[in-house]
Amino acid sequence: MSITVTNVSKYYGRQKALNNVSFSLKTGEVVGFLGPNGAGKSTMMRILTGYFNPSEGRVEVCGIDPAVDSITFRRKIGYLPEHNPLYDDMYITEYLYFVAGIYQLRDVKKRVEDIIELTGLTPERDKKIAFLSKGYRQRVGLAQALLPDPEVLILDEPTSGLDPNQIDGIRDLILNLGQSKTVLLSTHIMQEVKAICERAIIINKGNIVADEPLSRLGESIAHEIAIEAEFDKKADIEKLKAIVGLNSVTYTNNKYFITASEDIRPQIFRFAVDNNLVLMELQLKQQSLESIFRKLTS
Ligand SMILES: Nc1ncnc2c1ncn2[C@@H]1O[C@H](COP(=O)(O)OP(=O)(O)OP(=O)(O)O)[C@@H](O)[C@H]1O
Repeated sequence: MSITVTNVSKYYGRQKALNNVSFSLKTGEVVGFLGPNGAGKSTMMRILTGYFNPSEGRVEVCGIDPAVDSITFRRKIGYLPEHNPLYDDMYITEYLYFVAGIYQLRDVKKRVEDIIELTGLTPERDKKIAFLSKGYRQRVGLAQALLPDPEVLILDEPTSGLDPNQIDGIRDLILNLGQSKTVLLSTHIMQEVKAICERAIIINKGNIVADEPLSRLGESIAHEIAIEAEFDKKADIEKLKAIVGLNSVTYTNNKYFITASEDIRPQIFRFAVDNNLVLMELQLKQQSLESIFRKLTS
């Protein structure tokens, strides 16, 4: 496992920001960490980067406990914090050399050049950080996170406040990085999760409320299956309603929108045959990530 979080709780004074949180990420996974404002995402990420200690429980990154070997632990992790603090008065290369010095990297010149190219900073490389667009500032933040070649990347809202073109650029970069690194990424943007992640962990008020591959997310909360059917001509809706397991059916624009307690597509197929109807379309409808998120966190 690249990341293991076991029964972590975190208190700020009397406020409990995380409540007995457990999850793990396998090597190479790209996982979205979702939750409404104040849910505890940044707190969890700060614990995972060694910035905070948990009040209870423990974390490990690549098998290393920060309480035992904090330096090795930190070398395993690249962290892009939510507000991406940078030194505005430094030039990009100057800043990256500075960060490389902190990590005591060898062959610094080559490493900095490689990272500038990897993060797409080449066109702006000679500028002062203060004069960069937000998109390029995020690239500098990613570059500093990547310098020590960490195994795990923790990215806190990496595309927040960017314009659509810059968002695409940063997403492409993360997709590319996800091929060789384990990535935990927090975001409020559902599109982003769909575009980048294989799995989503949803947190609400300090509690994990879902942790599933995107393809299965929502199964645990969906007590109904939605099916869309279209026949070549109008069907007898009362006969359709008689199918065992069917809960409701509405008819709009020549299509039947059906909810059922189980997958009744075979019965609908049989219904079409028995009633001399040609089935033009029959498909399971997935709940949108947005509606799952709302149901779990409202
Ligand atoms: N240093 C702190 N001291 C006191 N309370 C804090 C501190 N940091 C966070 N909190 C509180 O802990 C709770 C969780 O905050 P956190 O920043 O982890 O949530 P979040 O999910 O990252 O929110 P957002 O999406 O708005 O960034 C909030 O109620 C917040 O006010």
